[in-house]
Amino acid sequence: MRIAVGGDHAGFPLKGTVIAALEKMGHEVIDFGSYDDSPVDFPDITRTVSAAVLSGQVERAVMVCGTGVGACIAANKIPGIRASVCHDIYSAHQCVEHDDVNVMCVGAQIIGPVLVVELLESFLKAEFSTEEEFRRRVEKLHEMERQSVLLNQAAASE
Ligand SMILES: O=C(CO)[C@H](O)[C@H](O)[C@H](O)COP(=O)(O)O
Repeated sequence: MRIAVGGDHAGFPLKGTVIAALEKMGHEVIDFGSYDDSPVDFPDITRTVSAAVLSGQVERAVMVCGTGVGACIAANKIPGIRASVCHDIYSAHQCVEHDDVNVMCVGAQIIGPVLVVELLESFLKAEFSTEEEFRRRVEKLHEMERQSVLLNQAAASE
């Protein structure tokens, strides 16, 4: 699978582990930075990584910030992105199986290099369920995004 990886300065210490693990698993990685621990704003990297998912350049993405929370909030602002902080194995696969998550966010200040590898394996082996109930719920998420765009357009034209 082709995977985008990104992170801010707080995520930088763990990002190398993430990339090495993904490559060892046989995935193709595109590293969107940041490339050192100089301060950088997580929304900026998240926007770039999310664009790679939406364009089809990659199939999924992994964001690493301090807690995973900021990157997750930023990613979920972007229509078409379904992001989740995953610091446990069950969530890492269930979020794909039930919710079709395409961006997993982790916190370098919360988890270490052993757990993150297991989370990556779990996230990337998982597939979105074909069961109707899960497809229906995710379709409702798409509908919420469409309504949000329409509401914004209506507000802008007032
Ligand atoms: O975890 C984060 C956001 O949820 C960020 O990666 C930062 O760690 C956090 O915002 C703290 O910022 P700082 O510049 O490292 O103090």
